[in-house]
Amino acid sequence: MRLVAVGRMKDKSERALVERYLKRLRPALDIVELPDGRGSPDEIKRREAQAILAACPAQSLVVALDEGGRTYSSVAFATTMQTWQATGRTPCFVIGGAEGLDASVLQRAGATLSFGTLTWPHMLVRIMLVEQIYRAQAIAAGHPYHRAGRPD
Ligand SMILES: C[S@@+](CC[C@H](N)C(=O)[O-])C[C@H]1O[C@@H](n2cnc3c(N)ncnc32)[C@H](O)[C@@H]1O
Repeated sequence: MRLVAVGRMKDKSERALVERYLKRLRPALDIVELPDGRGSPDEIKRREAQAILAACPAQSLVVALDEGGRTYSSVAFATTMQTWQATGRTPCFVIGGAEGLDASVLQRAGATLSFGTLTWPHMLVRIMLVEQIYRAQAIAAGHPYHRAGRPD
C-alpha cells in the first residue's frame, strides 16, 4: 500500500504520531511525500496533480482523501479494505496540499474517503488516515484495539 501526500511533515510530534501507527501496519504503508507546488492556486493544483498521479503505481486503486468523498464507519472501512486486498486492488491513498486536490486526481480515483465535511489540515489527515488503516487491520484481526461499545 502507498500513501502519496503533498507537503513535508517537519513537525516532530506529528511525525511521531504517524510513526506510532505506521510501524504496526501489516501490510506496510509506504509514504511518498511531494513538495508543495508553486504558482497560482490553479497552477499549484495542476502541478501537484501531475506529481501525485506519477507517484501512484499504474495498477493501484487510487483512493482520494476528499471532504466531499465517501464516509465510512471504521468497521465498514475495515470490510472495504479487506475486499480491496482480496481482489488484488492495492490502495494508493492520496492527500492534497493546502489548495486541495485537482479535478484530474478525483477523476483518476477509483474510490474516495472523507473524514466528514469539515476541512482538516493535510498533516492531521495523514495522522488520522494511518490510525484508521491500523484500526481497520485491528478490526480484521479481531484485535481488541477497536472497541465497538456504542449503544444501539
Ligand atoms: C487543507 S485540505 C485542502 C482544502 C481545500 N480547500 C479543498 O477544497 O480540498 C488538504 C487536503 O486534506 C485532505 N482533507 C481535508 N479535509 C478532509 C476531510 N474532511 N476528509 C478527507 N480528506 C480531507 C484532502 O486530501 C485535501 O486535499
